[in-house]
Amino acid sequence: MQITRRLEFDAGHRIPNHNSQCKHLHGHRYAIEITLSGDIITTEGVSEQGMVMDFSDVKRIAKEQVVDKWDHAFLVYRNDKVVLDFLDTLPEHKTVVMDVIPTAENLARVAFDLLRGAYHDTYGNHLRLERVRLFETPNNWADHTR
Ligand SMILES: Nc1nc2c(c(=O)[nH]1)N=C([C@H](O)[C@H](O)COP(=O)(O)OP(=O)(O)OP(=O)(O)O)CN2
Ligand SMILES: [Zn+2]
Repeated sequence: MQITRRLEFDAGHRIPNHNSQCKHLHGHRYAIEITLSGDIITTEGVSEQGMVMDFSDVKRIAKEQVVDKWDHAFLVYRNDKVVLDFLDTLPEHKTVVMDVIPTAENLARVAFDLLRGAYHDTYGNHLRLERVRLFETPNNWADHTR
C-alpha cells in the first residue's frame, strides 16, 4: 500500500548558469509530495489501525526535516558567490546554502535524503519512503524515487 502527503512552501532561488530567465532572483510556491509504502497496520486498538502511517505524522516529520527549513528561505548554491555575499549582508536573512544548484531535480533529491531516515517503522509494517515529488510550478516537477 502507498500513501502520499502533499505540503506547500514558498522559497526563492535562481539557477546561476541558466541561459534564460531562471538566472534572475525569483521565487516559487513549491509543493512537495511524500510517498510512503508499507502494510496497513492491523494492531487492534491503536490510533493508526487501518493506516500505513497517520497523515498528520507524515506532515509533522516533513515539516521538521524539510518544509520549515525551506519555507520563506532563499535557496542558494554554495558556489553562487555573488548572491551568497549579497544575502550575507541582510541581517538575519533566512538563507539555505546548498551543495547543489537548487533545481527541482536537486531539491527532490536533497529532500529525499533528508527524509529517508526520518520515517520509522514503529509497527513493523515495512514502512519506507518511496518517492519525493517536488513541484517547482504546477506544471514542472521532479521525482526522486528509492
Ligand atoms: N529541468 C529543469 N528545468 C528548469 C528548472 C528546473 O528546476 N529543472 N527550473 C527552471 C526555473 O527555475 C524556472 O523558474 C522555471 O521556469 P519555466 O520553465 O519558465 O516555468 P514557468 O514559469 O513557465 O512555469 P509555468 O508553470 O508554465 O508558469 C527552468 N527550467
Ligand atoms: Zn525557478
